[in-house]
Amino acid sequence: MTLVAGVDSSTQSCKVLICDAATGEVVRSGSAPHPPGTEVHPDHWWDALQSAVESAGGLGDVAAVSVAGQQHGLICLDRDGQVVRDALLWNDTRSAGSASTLIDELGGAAEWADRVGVVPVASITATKLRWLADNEPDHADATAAVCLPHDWLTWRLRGETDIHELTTDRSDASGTGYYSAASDSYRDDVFDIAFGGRRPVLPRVLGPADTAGTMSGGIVIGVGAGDNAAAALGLAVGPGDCVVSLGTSGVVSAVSGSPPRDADGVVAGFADATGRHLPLVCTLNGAPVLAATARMLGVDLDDFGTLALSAQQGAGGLAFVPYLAGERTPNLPDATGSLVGVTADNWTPENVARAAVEGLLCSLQYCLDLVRGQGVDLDRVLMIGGGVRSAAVRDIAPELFGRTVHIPEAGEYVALGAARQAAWAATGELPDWQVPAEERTGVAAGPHVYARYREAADLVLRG
Ligand SMILES: Nc1ncnc2c1ncn2[C@@H]1O[C@H](COP(=O)(O)OP(=O)(O)O)[C@@H](O)[C@H]1O
Ligand SMILES: O=C(CO)[C@@H](O)[C@H](O)COP(=O)(O)O
Repeated sequence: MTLVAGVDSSTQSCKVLICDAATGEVVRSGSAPHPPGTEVHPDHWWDALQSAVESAGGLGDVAAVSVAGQQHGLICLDRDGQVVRDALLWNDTRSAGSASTLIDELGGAAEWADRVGVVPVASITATKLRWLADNEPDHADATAAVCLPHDWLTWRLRGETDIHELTTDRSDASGTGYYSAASDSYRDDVFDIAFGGRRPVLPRVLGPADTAGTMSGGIVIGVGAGDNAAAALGLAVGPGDCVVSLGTSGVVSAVSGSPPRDADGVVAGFADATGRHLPLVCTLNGAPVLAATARMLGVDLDDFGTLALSAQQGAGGLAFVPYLAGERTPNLPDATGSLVGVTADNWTPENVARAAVEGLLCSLQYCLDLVRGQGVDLDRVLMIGGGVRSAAVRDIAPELFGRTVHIPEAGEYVALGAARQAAWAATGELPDWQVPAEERTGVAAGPHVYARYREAADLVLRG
């Protein structure tokens, strides 16, 4: 049996799957936590990768490995390949003002959407570069190369120290804000605005089936991918499929043959990991909303799910707007959460738990509508990510979305996608791996539940 490994270096942890290259069957797995926070030294990711690999039984018997990672995180390296400062993650909102500056300087959101398919918000790498240039010019001047989490981990696995040897793939490059997935090229004009004319080394963009090199023992290293593109690869999504991921973020994405054309840039024109496009909408508030509400109610996640499911649909009239970490969709980096409609009768732990689940799912419904607005067919909605471990999410999602929801059996689909890519790099053929999914249905919630949520969200929007 030929074995391949897939890595997901995600926001909260590093996960490793060792799979049979022919079938995708998971033979061994391991994981290790990442430190909390939105600013992290990349060495922590390297250490977690080592621990996760060790807990998965090592890579000694694998033919190939690929690394997928959280998108957008800014890693700056000096000319010796040393990290200049802690990486700024996708969920760090300090650069929100820089995003507005960049939009103005290029002539508006539509101009960004046209040139790179992405309009700056605090999450995007270009915005973080601008923040660095304006706020830490010494660090900006010391930056000789800029890369992303998966690029850096791949480079380290190869044992490289030369910044000219950095590589990336189209999916992660397309999340930087200075790479166009439509033209498959870096945009120097945009990069110059973002980084004040500085021109550090950018990773070479490799093709989906390329190898990035080898590591000790001759193990082939695949090109890697952004986490959402890797999830799409792991799920083998095709036309009509839409993936809802409930990790630290909430993400709705689909694979498409052509880039989206959203002049507002809310639906980002990212690339997938096969040479196609990945129209995507992302929120800052995913599964941690459930954990925060459970903590406030003084229960663990299982009891939280039980509480939510013991309340009636509609949470007795409560509407919960889950912008606990600010928000990206809609773009409200300084927003806070909001609970609307409280009365003496509905103010129960059960209703509050249910309102948190419904609010989170309504926020994802909003994203589903945005993706559908780009002409994406939603024939099959698949849900993945840590949040789907919640029984309440699995039960309430079909009710709130008003449709059947396909829930692949519990698994790490980003890491699985990376493993599938590794098999592609090792054999030259993309293997056909089956992913069984459970179909969940439910009694559709009345339109008033979503309408009430939208009214509450509009209150936050209007300030
Ligand atoms: N049973 C559960 N109920 C609710 N949330 C859960 C449950 N199990 C895990 N989670 C949440 O899933 C999240 C981790 O999911 P994951 O997809 O691994 O995130 P990421 O990829 O962003 O690191 C955590 O916020 C955790 O609280
Ligand atoms: O910013 C985005 C996508 O644009 C996020 O999807 C990050 O890639 C982090 O994902 P998770 O850790 O929530 O999976």
